[in-house]
Amino acid sequence: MGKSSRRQGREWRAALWCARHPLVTSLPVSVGASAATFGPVTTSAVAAGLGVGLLSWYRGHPDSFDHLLLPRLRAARRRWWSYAGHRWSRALRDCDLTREHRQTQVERVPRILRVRSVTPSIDMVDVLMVGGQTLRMWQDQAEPLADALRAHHLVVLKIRPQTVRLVIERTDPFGDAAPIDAMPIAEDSADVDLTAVPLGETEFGEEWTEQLIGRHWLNAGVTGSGKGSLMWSTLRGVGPMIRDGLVRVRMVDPKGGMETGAAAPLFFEHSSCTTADGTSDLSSGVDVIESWRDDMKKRQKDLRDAGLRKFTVSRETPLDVLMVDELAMLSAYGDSQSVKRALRLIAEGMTQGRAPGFSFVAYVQEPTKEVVPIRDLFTTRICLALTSANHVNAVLGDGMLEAGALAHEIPLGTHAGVGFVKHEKSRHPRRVRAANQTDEDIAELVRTCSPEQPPDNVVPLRDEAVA
Ligand SMILES: Nc1ncnc2c1ncn2[C@@H]1O[C@H](COP(=O)(O)OP(=O)(O)OP(=O)(O)O)[C@@H](O)[C@H]1O
Repeated sequence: MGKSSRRQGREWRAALWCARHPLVTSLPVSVGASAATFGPVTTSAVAAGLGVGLLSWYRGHPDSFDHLLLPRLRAARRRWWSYAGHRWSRALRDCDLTREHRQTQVERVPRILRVRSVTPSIDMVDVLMVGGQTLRMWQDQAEPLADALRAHHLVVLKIRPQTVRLVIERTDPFGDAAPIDAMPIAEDSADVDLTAVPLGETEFGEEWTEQLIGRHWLNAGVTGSGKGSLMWSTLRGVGPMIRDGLVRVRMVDPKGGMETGAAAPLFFEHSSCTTADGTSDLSSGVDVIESWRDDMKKRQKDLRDAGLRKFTVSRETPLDVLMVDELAMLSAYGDSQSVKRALRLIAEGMTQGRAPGFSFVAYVQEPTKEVVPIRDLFTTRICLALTSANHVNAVLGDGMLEAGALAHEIPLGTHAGVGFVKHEKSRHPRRVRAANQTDEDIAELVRTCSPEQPPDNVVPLRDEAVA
């Protein structure tokens, strides 16, 4: 069948548009039908009741409203205000992303399939490309398109054949903001909540907290992205519990202890993975991991003997946290014997450690599959600036880049500590910034929160920790 040079009739185009947007079409139809059937007074009363109901929900239960309804309302508003009609077609035309139909000479504007807006600053707009367009064409126009849509930043990803997703960063919530100061250290252990350790702020300006008890964290970011602020914020958040022997931290620092060495008194065990003469000795770090695993095995047995399924935090049964600063050395780049041993012990601790109170927190610069073969075992994933888009999903999980986690676009320097976090059960990444930790903040932590003496029930600090 040959192609006609006539355009499809208006009524057909209108009908197709209505079929594609059933919600928008059905609203006026339902209101009209209700007014005709039940009268305008009843219809207005129902509409007013609905409005009051929504207002009560908005005011009465902000958590559920903001989580369930607000993103949908925001997406609808953006769909029909920011990405609709002439505004949309003009933006695409200015960026040379519309095409002219060869026979009819009618302009073909790529059609929006879906708009999602899970956070106020990031929208995901799925667009059906017109024939002849490629991903590259859209990617080449990303910058002018961001300007045309008055967005801060825009990234184009292909999600299906002929369909691209525009991840539109409308604003940069941390752009001009000053670094976040370290939170004050809690007065005493009763003020520490292990299910909500403060780390910084969310993009909404709210406190950003993470659960440490019963969780394993993966913290990834290139050098200079601010992983240090994440580590010290975590330790600061649980400081009083460390002092009181309710949290024990084992620190393995294969980078030679440059950063963590000064805080050695804070740790139950500390290994800089070096010998006394400064040569690298990964096996001493693996020994610390082994002692963490052994303690877990012992706690499991004690709980079993006592007929308990879960531990309760106490001086006798503290939360045992193993931190590894630069996991890559122990998971990929070290000598094969140490790597094999470390991975086996860590995997054992991670798979069995939740119930008896053993958490693993790892920091890594290059989060590839080879470097983090155990990444599926992490339940909380935090991703600061990365160099490659491919690494984003490797840290946060499949689909997170497409869901707006543009960690590879975070500028270094001005945005140190900015990143995305993803929890086990959540489908969306959240944008966050860790609190900055100065040398004085770290010194204060060590001064005020180092355990004065090891609790009687635990093995003494290793040589390195007291050296
Ligand atoms: N949350 C933050 N807010 C503001 N500035 C920060 C923050 N975190 C770190 N910085 C600054 O960024 C720089 C690099 O930080 P940091 O050393 O923590 O990076 P890193 O990711 O640990 O790097 P490496 O892997 O090389 O140790 C430091 O100068 C620090 O002062």
